[in-house]
Amino acid sequence: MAKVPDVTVMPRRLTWGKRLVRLNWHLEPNNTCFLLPVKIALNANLVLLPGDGIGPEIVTEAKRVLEKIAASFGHQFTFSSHLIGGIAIDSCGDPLPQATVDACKASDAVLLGAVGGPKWDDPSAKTRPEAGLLRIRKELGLFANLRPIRLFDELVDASPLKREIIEGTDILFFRELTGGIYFGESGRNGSGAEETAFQSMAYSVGEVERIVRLAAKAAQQRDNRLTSVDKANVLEPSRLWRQTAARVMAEEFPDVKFDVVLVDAMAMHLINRPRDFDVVVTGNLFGDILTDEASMLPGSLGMLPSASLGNGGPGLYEPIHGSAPDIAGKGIANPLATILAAAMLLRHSLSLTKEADAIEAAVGKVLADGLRTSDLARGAAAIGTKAMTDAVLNRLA
Ligand SMILES: NC(=O)C1=CN([C@@H]2O[C@H](COP(=O)(O)OP(=O)(O)OC[C@H]3O[C@@H](n4cnc5c(N)ncnc54)[C@H](O)[C@@H]3O)[C@@H](O)[C@H]2O)C=CC1
Ligand SMILES: CC(C)CC(=O)C(=O)O
Ligand SMILES: [Mg+2]
Repeated sequence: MAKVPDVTVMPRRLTWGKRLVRLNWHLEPNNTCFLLPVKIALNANLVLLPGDGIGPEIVTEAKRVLEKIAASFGHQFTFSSHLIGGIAIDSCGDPLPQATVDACKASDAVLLGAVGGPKWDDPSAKTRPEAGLLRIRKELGLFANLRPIRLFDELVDASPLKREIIEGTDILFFRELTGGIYFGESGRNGSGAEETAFQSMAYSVGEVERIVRLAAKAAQQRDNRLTSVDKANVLEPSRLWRQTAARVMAEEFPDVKFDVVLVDAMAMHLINRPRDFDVVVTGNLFGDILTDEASMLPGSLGMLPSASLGNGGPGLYEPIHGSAPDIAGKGIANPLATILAAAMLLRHSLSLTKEADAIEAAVGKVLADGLRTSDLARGAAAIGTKAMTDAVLNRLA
């Protein structure tokens, strides 16, 4: 028998799992009376990991948007902030304290700013802020990093690329996130001119299969096209990647149009013919680099959100950009990537589609009204981080 979530009846309220159902009395013409659900609300425990540089500035703004959504739609979101990255190294010598891991694991979803900065860049330091981010992805089993490259119509002219090349671009990247070279064995040997550093790249068949399956399923919901990107002409792990991807696609997704592209050529095609791609699946390193490149299609790194998902636990949501130390503390960072990441959190972790749509629509309206942070202004008048968020809040339905 299907498992039914616990249902607790309360006066005019009912909780069903994490959902809170508000009820109103309904009176029939024959005077029978019953309770009718009028609104489904949600209790969610959200962890914020502001991190370093502009991280705290943009997470503060995205939290304001989530608070407004909670108030408008009748949800209850509980927020708790935890340490990650450089600030965590300064506080306790560890870029990912155990308390942060525990809080993330107990949460419904995690919203992260960014980590890193020049203060922690010493190559001989024992640890780095970025190690904290890699570890939390691994701890939560977040093997799939979804990076949508969505072009807001209003921003087509903000891109350094020509309108006729980019108009209509809509790509969804699936970047493998817990394997590959970022997690390979590394070290140094020897000294002086003989000193050698190494970092190995490995992928297993299972790691490739699970990300390719997810990407193929996403393609079936979109334009039914999947491109796998690798460097199979040189790298052994890429040859295994290509072989596995081709087999999974032939055996399980014969209806999806599938092709493979070498990563160096893909870097060029993205700029030359971005409209030709629907869903792209690739490894950790290639996905990291190609999506920063792809951020120039919508015009700024400050516009691209991402969702990191695993097998059912809490998802982690973050902008794709880093901690932008060059603009940290100036109040000018673009908060929209993080606000759009909050929309992805609502959609993917809390199944709050209407709420996610409302945020994305409000961002579209702000851009349509000509408001731009300095990364998008291209010399025209720009507004700051807080003013941009105020504008989104004012346009939230
Ligand atoms: N997910 C994360 O936490 C990531 C962290 N990093 C770390 O961030 C630090 C800085 O790295 P960078 O190479 O400078 O990359 P970055 O992504 O922080 O910045 C690159 C350029 O884009 C601009 N930019 C980025 N986000 C912006 C925003 N929201 N609004 C306006 N402009 C924005 C920056 O000002 C800078 O000019 C490094 O320590 C790096 O390791 C880098 C990438 C991802
Ligand atoms: C560990 C991160 C700093 C790697 C990165 O640049 C990213 O995930 O976008
Ligand atoms: Mg990156």
